[in-house]
Amino acid sequence: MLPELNCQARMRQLAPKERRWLSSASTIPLGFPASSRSFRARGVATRTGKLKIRAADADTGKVKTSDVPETAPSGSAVNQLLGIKGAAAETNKWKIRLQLTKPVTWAPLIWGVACGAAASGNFVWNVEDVAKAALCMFMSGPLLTGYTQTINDWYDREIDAINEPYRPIPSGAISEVEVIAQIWILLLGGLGAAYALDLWAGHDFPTILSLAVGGSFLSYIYSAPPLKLKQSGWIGNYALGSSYISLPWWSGQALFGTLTPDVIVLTLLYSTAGLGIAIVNDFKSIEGDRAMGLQSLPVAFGVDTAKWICAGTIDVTQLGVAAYLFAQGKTTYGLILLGLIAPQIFFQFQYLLKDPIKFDVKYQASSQPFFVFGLLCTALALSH
Ligand SMILES: C/C(=C\COP(=O)(O)OP(=O)(O)O)CCC[C@H](C)CCC[C@H](C)CCCC(C)C
Repeated sequence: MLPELNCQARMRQLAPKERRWLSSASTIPLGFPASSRSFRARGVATRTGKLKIRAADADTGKVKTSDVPETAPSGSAVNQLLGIKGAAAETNKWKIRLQLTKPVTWAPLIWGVACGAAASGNFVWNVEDVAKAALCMFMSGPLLTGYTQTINDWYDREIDAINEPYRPIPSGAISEVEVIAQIWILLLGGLGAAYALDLWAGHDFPTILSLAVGGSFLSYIYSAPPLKLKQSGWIGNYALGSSYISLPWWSGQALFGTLTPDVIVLTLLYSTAGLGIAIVNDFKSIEGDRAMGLQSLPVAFGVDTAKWICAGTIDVTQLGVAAYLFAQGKTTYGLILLGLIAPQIFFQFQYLLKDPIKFDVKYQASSQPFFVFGLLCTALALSH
């Protein structure tokens, strides 16, 4: 059923200019000669910025069942397990299930729980606290982020059949029933773990379960119609940034201490920086996003304005947090945070502001470590 996607209809929905772009995009080598296939793979990019491979017949706009490659032919086994592009062909169902959960995306959530635990000021390095933190990380990463990513792939399955036909769902490597079962198991597992954590922490009100329900709902409306928040640059990026920064932090903090209004406000503010980080991923995909009607910020404002919005949100947010720390008399932490912001600004001038399309990955790789340690620094400041 899935490969029978109506790509012609999709092509027709596009403006003539966009259709031309899709049809004239240069051929991208997939690690095997294009001539060995009955169609050519064309580069299309998505709102989240990754260049995707479009496998449609240029003349007919159709994806033929027989033409759809099942996997990226010369991919890597590590990429397969991490759930990133360039994954090797895999037939093991468990590995395919893992791929769907995109383990590479669990890290920020796991880090966020650590920040919340640190901010609570109550975490002790004993077996019980480590076990509690580990369960909270497992809930946030493999279970709920896994659910988020699987449901995202589920609702993107038609477009992925055009862009990345070798992904697990459009390639048919995993059946629809199995995917739906995975979504439910991860969701219910995540909610169950959240409730267990509430019981373990002795909460009168199930704070962590409430966060998990809220986060799961956000995940759903981010990916699923009719809201599909990911289609909007501001809302989609803020939803992504805030849920990756605030929700796990709140969970970790509620698990070991109390979630206070000032922490909520501060982390929501910090999430604005998360929005900026999410924009970085949009620069590579401007043409494709425009063609698909996705209003990413580079599409809406142009590259030059968007790159400044991106750097501005990241810097102003963190400088605001540093100012807050100074105002609270946490001078040392404020200074450390400033010390961590400085290299980020340096890398912005070095990469992001010079050429965000060319240097997006370099920028992320060089500046992100300073950003995440800034988060931890802020968390530790709040604990004292
Ligand atoms: C699915 C997400 C990003 C992928 O976006 P996109 O489809 O544009 O990119 P690809 O083309 O590469 O697929 C992330 C969405 C995040 C979501 C809004 C909310 C996440 C919620 C947390 C996982 C919930 C954690 C709760 C817990 C800590 C209590």
